[in-house]
Amino acid sequence: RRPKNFPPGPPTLPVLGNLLNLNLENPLQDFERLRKSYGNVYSLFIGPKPAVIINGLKVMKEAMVIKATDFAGRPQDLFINDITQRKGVILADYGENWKEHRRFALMTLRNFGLGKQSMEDRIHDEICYTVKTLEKNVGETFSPQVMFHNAGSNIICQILFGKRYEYDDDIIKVIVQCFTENARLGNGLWAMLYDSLPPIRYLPLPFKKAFKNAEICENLIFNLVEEFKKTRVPGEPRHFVDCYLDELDKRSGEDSSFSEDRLPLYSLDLHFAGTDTTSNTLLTAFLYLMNFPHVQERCQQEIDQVLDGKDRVSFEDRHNMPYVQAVIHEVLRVANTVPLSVFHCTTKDTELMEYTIPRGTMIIQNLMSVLREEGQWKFPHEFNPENFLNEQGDFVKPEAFMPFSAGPRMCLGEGLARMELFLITVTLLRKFRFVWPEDAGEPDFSPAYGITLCPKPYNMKVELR
Ligand code: HEM
Repeated sequence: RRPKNFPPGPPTLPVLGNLLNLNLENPLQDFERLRKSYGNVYSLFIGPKPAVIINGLKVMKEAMVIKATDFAGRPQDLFINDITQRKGVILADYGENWKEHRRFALMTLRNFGLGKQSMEDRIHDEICYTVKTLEKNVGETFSPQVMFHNAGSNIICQILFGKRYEYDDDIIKVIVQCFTENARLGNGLWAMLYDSLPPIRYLPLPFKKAFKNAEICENLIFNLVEEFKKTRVPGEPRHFVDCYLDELDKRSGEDSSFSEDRLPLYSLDLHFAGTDTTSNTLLTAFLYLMNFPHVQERCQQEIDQVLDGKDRVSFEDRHNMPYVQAVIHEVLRVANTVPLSVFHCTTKDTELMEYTIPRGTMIIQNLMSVLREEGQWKFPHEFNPENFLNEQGDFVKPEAFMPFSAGPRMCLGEGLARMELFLITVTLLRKFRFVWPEDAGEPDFSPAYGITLCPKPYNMKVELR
């Protein structure tokens, strides 16, 4: 039963709730369909658990920004909490523990160069390897599937572990493989069944693979941390892990949320958040750039003009490249890389629009409903960089652009992600032309569903410009 003054929704069945109203392989279209029937705030029962789905800019602002702290919690009883053992930052519940770990991550990102030249240098160092991969494939048709993940992973590795790894090193190869699998398993049919029907959790079903993957990654990072402990000089941190170990020294004897036991999963959390998102966004970018060749050419013209005589692009150049900026933002909009965020109502019963949301209710934030909201975009349902350009051709960012979410839980890696997307896209477009292979048939723009959305595997043909 829906509590009094709870948001409306479709009729429920015992035990299953509204599971039959959803395509558990990918419920995004159902969420959209239900929004049309029940409005921007509606409810569903995921098995026996009530959840409120929030949609559209107005509601999103009210929940995430105006009533920020009321909606900044995270449920702790989901499949993904069990996989990450409640030790990371992304899924940490609202409170001191999350605040301290978020603050620490932001500070460490800054100390290791975010917003400074050194971060650009690191990204450029990694781009050289992507360029080498592409050069080897000039004139060929090949799959870029792991290429962007390797690059994204190594960039975050430089912050976390102070170095880049060869692409066949387990820290890259095994971790990228496990992340890619867990991004699909962590949200979808098996995750939904795990969450809604607890008795099945003990059965040998496909979700067990996600636990195995997490264990493999945790062991790899655990061993790395052990190595760092042997070689570190306290007070002279080389990277994120050393910084955390210094912080532990500083807080020893205190009652603190920092603990060595958390470190491997906390690092993995940032590694995952920093790899799968940026890489899948880049995969989406090149899928569109190949299939909208006039957009690709216009970017290349602008890049050639602005970079004339310079040996490499810098992040500052974005201010002189309104069209490229518009294209990257349009990719972030249509890619909708992190489609659903899960929150729970933190401290008390709270009001949202005309409804009352009891404390502890699960809230699902549907970002696609904002990124494609009619009335907010010139072309909500098509790929069109004009969404970010005004009549004079200047870059403008509509308020409904929130692929990094909003409010206290918004992405803490946005700055890094933007820098990576810009530097990688511009460098590659300057040097290469990307062509949709003649035998590839019609492109499929509908993404594969998961914690992150990613394009279905595709091939690209690469030519030197
Ligand atoms: C295109 C790239 C990216 C996109 C679209 C993206 C999007 C998002 C979104 C929508 C959230 C909120 C999720 C939620 O509330 O459940 C989020 C959170 C987060 N992101 Fe990103 N992200 C990107 C890149 C990165 C990078 C490079 C990092 C690197 C450190 C990162 C680290 C995080 C972390 C740690 C959180 C959790 C923050 C918290 O709960 O306090 N993200 N991201």
